Amino acid sequence: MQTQSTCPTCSKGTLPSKEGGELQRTVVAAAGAIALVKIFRALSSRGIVDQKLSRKLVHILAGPGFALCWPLFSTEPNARYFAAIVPFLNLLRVVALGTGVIDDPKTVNAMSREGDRAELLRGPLYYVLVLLGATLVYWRESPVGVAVFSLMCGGDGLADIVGRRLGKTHKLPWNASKSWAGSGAMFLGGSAMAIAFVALFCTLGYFECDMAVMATGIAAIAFIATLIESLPINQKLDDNISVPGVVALLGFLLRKALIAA
Ligand SMILES: Nc1ccn([C@@H]2O[C@H](COP(=O)(O)OP(=O)(O)OP(=O)(O)O)[C@@H](O)[C@H]2O)c(=O)n1
Ligand SMILES: C/C(=C\CO)CCC[C@H](C)CCC[C@H](C)CCCC(C)C
Repeated sequence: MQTQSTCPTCSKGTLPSKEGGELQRTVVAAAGAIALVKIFRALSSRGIVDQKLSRKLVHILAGPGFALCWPLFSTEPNARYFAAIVPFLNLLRVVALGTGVIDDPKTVNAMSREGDRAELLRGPLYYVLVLLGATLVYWRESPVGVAVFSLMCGGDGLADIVGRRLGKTHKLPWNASKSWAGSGAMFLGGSAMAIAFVALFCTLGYFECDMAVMATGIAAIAFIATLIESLPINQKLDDNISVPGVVALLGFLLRKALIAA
């Protein structure tokens, strides 16, 4: 897996940069974030979507939705910083909502298990910090960043939705609160999202990819991340920290082993 940019074609797949164009992309992505949360605020407040499901759907969709905006930004070296404004603004929003500076119970409900605003200062806060870090550290230059948000969003998010519905019987021997179904969904969902984004970014020329090598590396990382997520530790260490953290560590340790042949 080509984990560092020798990216001669990073110019492919991005809109030509023009004066002020970068900030316009930031506004588009920020507007998307506002729209996503507003949609689930409306659905959960009307009882159309269960609150726990609403939270998880926002969790699953926000990260990949943001990453799909990355090709909008130019090849300018500072493009990632304009993109990073979006998770940073959402960091401020989450803190304002979680501390009560902004009093908006319906939005809190859309992003929390039980409607407790203090909850936003844990999972959601860590979530936007991970997206901020992935944008600044990895950007479009390393598939490790793709794996980081994919396992957090597509993996951990799906584990909850599938596990709550299909994991009522066959629980994990080492963690009775989690199930084979949930962990299987985490592995498959996280791997699929990561491989899809890596294939997209390869097509756009961000990575030089041997997809067989890339897919093998992603599957190995997803398997270990799934094991970590299955451990009974999320009362002490939030999954939004442990999953992205182990993926980033594995991506760093495996960077040489996974460089495409
Ligand atoms: N590998 C997994 C993960 C989750 N679940 C199901 O999903 C529920 C919520 O999972 P958990 O990760 O504990 O969710 P939260 O901590 O609420 O969510 P988050 O990770 O966003 O903090 C669990 O009780 C379980 O029913 C599962 O069956 N198997
Ligand atoms: C409830 C959540 C996590 C708990 O595990 C997710 C919180 C989501 C954030 C509040 C909103 C994040 C928005 C993204 C940074 C940008 C999304 C833009 C895109 C166009 C949808």
